[in-house]
Amino acid sequence: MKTFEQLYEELAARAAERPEGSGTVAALDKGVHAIGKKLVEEAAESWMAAEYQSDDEAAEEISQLLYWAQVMMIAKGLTPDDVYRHL
Ligand SMILES: N=c1c2ncn([C@@H]3O[C@H](COP(=O)(O)OP(=O)(O)OP(=O)(O)O)[C@@H](O)[C@H]3O)c2ncn1[C@@H]1O[C@H](COP(=O)(O)O)[C@@H](O)[C@H]1O
Repeated sequence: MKTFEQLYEELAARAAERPEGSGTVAALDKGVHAIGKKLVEEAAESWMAAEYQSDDEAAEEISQLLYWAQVMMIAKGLTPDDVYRHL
């Protein structure tokens, strides 16, 4: 289990170190357009799970949505503080 900040640190390290086999590195290499499609896909899956699946399945889809939001943040060079300023 990890927090939003811990996941962000992990993904930022992946982007910097580019380890072999990292899905995050592959996603970053595809760029903002492809990352945006995954973000929208996970948003839709979160909505569908919330309406029609279990609470645990909805939580899992939402975790994937947060992951893709963080991949987009890293692709754009945005930190959690850049986002928190708007909350
Ligand atoms: N938390 C996540 C995470 N959530 C979602 N995803 C990705 O988002 C996809 C969403 O799954 P779906 O079931 O919706 O889609 P799918 O059809 O199975 O996947 P695709 O074929 O569309 O890629 C997953 O296949 C992963 O590619 C994640 N990928 C990685 N992480 C964590 O990110 C960290 C870094 O991962 P790597 O960069 O791969 O080392 C690790 O701690 C991972 O646990």
